[in-house]
Amino acid sequence: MDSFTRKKGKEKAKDAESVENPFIVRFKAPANETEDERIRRVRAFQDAQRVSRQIDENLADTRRKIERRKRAMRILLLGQAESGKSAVLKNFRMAFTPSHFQKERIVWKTIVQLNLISSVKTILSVFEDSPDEVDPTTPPNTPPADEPVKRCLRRLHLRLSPLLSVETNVNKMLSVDPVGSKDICVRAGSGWKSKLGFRDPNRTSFESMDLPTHSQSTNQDDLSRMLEASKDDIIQLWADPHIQELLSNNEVNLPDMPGFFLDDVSRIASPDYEPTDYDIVRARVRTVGVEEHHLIAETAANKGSEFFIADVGGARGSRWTWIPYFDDVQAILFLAPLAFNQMLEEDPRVNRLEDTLMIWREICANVLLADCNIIVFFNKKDILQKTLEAGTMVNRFVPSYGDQPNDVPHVTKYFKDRFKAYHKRLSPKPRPFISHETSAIDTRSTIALVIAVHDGIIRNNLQRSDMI
Ligand SMILES: Nc1nc2c(ncn2[C@@H]2O[C@H](COP(=O)(O)OP(=O)(O)OP(=O)(O)O)[C@@H](O)[C@H]2O)c(=O)[nH]1
Ligand SMILES: [Mg+2]
Repeated sequence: MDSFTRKKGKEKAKDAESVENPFIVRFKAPANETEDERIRRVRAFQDAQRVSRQIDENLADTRRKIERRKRAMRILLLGQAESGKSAVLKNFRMAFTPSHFQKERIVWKTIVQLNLISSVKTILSVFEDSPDEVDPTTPPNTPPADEPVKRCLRRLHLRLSPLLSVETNVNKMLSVDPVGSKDICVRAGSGWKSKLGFRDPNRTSFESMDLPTHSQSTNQDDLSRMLEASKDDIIQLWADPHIQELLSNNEVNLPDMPGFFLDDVSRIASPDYEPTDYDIVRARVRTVGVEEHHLIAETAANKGSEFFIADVGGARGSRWTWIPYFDDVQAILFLAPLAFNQMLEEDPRVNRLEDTLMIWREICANVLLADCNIIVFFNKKDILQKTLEAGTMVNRFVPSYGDQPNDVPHVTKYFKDRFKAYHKRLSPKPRPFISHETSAIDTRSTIALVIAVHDGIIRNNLQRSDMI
């Protein structure tokens, strides 16, 4: 082809482009255009170009993010409420992004304080609900024998009321359900951490609208001051034998409940209190919706490697929010608490083990997850140990357990066998059953485990890509 023909061809293509491009057509100069009209047209053209460039940049940014996400490891934490998903996430963050985790310590101070006051409220409500014991042999109008104790506890209750009202204010500021649940409930992405004074360096300017207001900061200061002033009363309340007996009669076992800090009152109520890692991992905040965390490893062994971890709310009403995350997940960490004698908070007729098994069956059978690594964490092993040591019989709650020995190895094996059987029967394709026994509040062993699990997922994915 000679250069003339080539040139003609190029011009034709250019002409065709300008004829078909609606952008060019729209801003083409009309015949007899006045100077004013020309200025307006050129200005409109420049504006339209700016918008178009912005759209292109946004698209490129989205494409980059999608690529980045594809390269990163994508993990989903699943399990019923209180199974320990958020606690495992904290261990991941301690393991891979320790300095970022460190910056959040300020947030957990208020959460631990609120958890502590929540236990005080539980005690007071059990006390309020307890009927006066009347001995039928005593003459009428004789005060009950325990009246002085009760009077003393009532006085204590009164003295604690300013603390309780500050707690209500702070809880209202954070919680999406400040009265309906015993826990602090936060909605994913609601900026609750920034309301507690955490400034996330990765935040967008839009999100930074959630910085604590003056009254929010005052509430937090009030909480710390009130707690310090109420320290001795709380210690006295928790140590009171009458209260201990009352709790035991009502089968309220506070030390095994989430967010238990009553044994640490003097430390937590002191003015210079700063939460330890152990406090943070034991702190209870209920997740509502799905919180996705983007981690870029800071530690030498994995520096720069990225992963997205989605931490979901496990309560029954939240489970529908999990499904969109099934699409592109590489590994599921399934949290199964080793609890056989507890009921769901949202439905006290349903045993936790039965509920966990129901979720497990659905996850195993889900075709969207057929190629996904699933790793089970049989969690809360420490609580299982304490429950069995206290003499609670498994077969009282789980008849199929039969007369097997009532000890940790046999109970964990029973759990494992049931999970394994469903996994084998329901998985759409054969896949290995991988499980670990954990206590997510034991940060040393859990950090080591999550690092090993992370490495295992990478190895598994590499092997798979080799096979393809
Ligand atoms: N003793 C003990 N407590 C644990 C263990 N794992 C988690 N916890 C505590 O149990 C409570 C609930 O744990 P979370 O991690 O908040 O539970 P979750 O699965 O995220 O619950 P939702 O957000 O409601 O779905 C917290 O106070 C944890 O500190 C464990 O292995 N042993
Ligand atoms: Mg959670």
